[in-house]
Order: sequence, then C-alpha cells, then structure tokens
Amino acid sequence: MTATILDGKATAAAIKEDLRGRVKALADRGVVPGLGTILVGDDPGSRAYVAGKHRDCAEVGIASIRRDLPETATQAEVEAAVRELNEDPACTGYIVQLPLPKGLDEQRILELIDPDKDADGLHPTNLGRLVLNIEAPLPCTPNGIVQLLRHYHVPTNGAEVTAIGRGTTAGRPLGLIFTRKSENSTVTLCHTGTRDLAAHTRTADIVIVAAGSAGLLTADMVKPGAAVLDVGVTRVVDEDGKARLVGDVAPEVAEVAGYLAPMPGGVGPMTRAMLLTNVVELAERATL
Ligand SMILES: Nc1nc2c(c(=O)[nH]1)N[C@@H](CN(C=O)c1ccc(C(=O)N[C@@H](CCC(=O)O)C(=O)O)cc1)CN2
Repeated sequence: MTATILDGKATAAAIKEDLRGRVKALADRGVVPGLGTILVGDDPGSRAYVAGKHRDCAEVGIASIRRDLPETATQAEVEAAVRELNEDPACTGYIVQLPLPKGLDEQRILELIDPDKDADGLHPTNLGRLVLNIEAPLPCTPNGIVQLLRHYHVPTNGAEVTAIGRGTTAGRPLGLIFTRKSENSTVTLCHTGTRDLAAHTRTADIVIVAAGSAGLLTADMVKPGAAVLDVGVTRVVDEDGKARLVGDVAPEVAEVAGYLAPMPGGVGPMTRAMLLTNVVELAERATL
C-alpha cells in the first residue's frame, strides 16, 4: 500500500483563491485587511516563515505591516511593538512569530495582543473561547490539519487521534480542536513524558507528529491505513555539508499509512493559508 498524499499546497491554493474574492468584496466596501508581523531576532527559520506570510498576503491582496526587532530587543521594546499594532488602524490582524529569543516572556507578550486582532488564535481569551466553543480565530496549524483532512474526506467522527508534541502552536490546541462536536474525535496527547509512544500511535486512526524530532515516527508505529500528518521541521546538515529539512515522519511510513501529509508540502502550506483566513475573517467581523 502507498499512502494517498494530503497535498497541502494544492489545498492551500484553493483556499487562497476563495480568499481573493473575499478580500475584493471587503475592498468594495473600502476595507483593506492588513496583516502585521512582529519578528524578534535572527532565527533563519522564523525569518523565512515571516517572509512567506507577507508573500502570501501580496498574493491575495492583504496589506503587510512588518516590525522586525533585533535579537537584543528587550521585553519593553517587544511590548511597545505589540501596543503599537494594537493601536494601528491599518493593522486588522497580527502575529508575534514564535519562538521568541530566550529571556523574553512569551506568555506576557501574547496576553498583550488585542484579542480582536489575534490572527494566530493564541491569545488566552481566544484559546478560552475555543474551550467554551465560542467563535474565535483558531490556531493556524491545528485548523489547517482539520481543513486538510476535510478536503480529502478523511473521517474524524469517532476517530482515535494521537498527537505527539505539546507546544503552544500545534499539539496543545490540537486536543481542543479535535474534541469539538464538529470533529468528534478522541484525542491522546503524547509528549516527552509518554512512557510507551508506539502503544498510542499503533492504535490511532490519525497520527499527528509535531515533536520536532527528525524521523521519530517509524513504519512499525503506524496502524496500516491510518492518516499520518507531519508537522515537524528539523534542519540537518549532511556529511557533504549540505543542509536539508527533515520531518518527524520516517519515509517508510508512506508504505503503511493510508494518507500522508508530508513535510514539505502538507501541513506547512495549510498553516499559512489558515493565517490568511483568520486575517480576512477578523477584518470581516470588525466591519460587520
Ligand atoms: N506565531 C506563530 N509562530 C509559529 C507558528 C505559528 O503558527 N504562529 N508555526 C510555526 C512556524 N510556521 C509559521 O509561523 C510555519 C512553519 C512551517 C511552514 C511551512 O510551510 N513549512 C514547509 C517546509 C519548511 C520550509 O520550506 O521552510 C512545508 O511544510 O511545506 C509554514 C509556517 C512555529 N512558529
């Protein structure tokens, strides 16, 4: 068996096409959605993701606002950038790129974001709304995973979902999203403290790996026919000095799984498409 590929690039392209029309409808009412980004430091991955977010904005007609701060930025300087975007009427939604450099209080910074401009759905108010099943912007990676599964008609109703990784952007909110009535899944959230990881992945209908550990999920850990989604991105340098990106899912998993969202080209492009969706929805909501 070879897995059906869950093509995030193609699915994201269809979502962007729809968003172009919604942005045009907003423009006809004199509203231009604007995505703000706050990037602190020189991490090459974060820089590339932020650049990609602004390229995506240009593609669908969303305006871009960038605040790039040096690695040495203080807590007060980052908080000032957050306050500035809260006040800026051209910025209808924004994100603080994570992770932040060590020494900065990430939680405090996320709490200062105006929840009505929280394009990442990571403000405590919006995560609380998710817990209470009240409409709110959803965290982009877990929402992208749900939309990708829906696009390929992979059933979640009654499914056993095992997620690996308890980070803020993916693993932790995955549990909240997949246990909503609309997804109706049973979720097991595994992490570095999990004693027998394979015991949890082998029984799962859907396995989502967001551990940042290259090749962690091997073929013997997957139930034949299961859907596997790779969220991990690790930069490895080969013996010849060439750098490449590796996911959390070993290549042989494709021989066992029924569906595979690979890295690259699976969940990543969906994360980006969901950010655009949140920005458009925040702008639509603000102008109702
Ligand atoms: N504020 C946030 N910070 C971070 C988030 C987030 O949702 N909000 N998620 C990740 C990084 N991220 C977006 O910010 C992101 C990661 C990966 C991709 C992506 O398209 N990946 C490619 C492969 C990697 C590459 O080509 O560089 C793919 O899977 O095809 C997009 C966005 C942590 N921080």
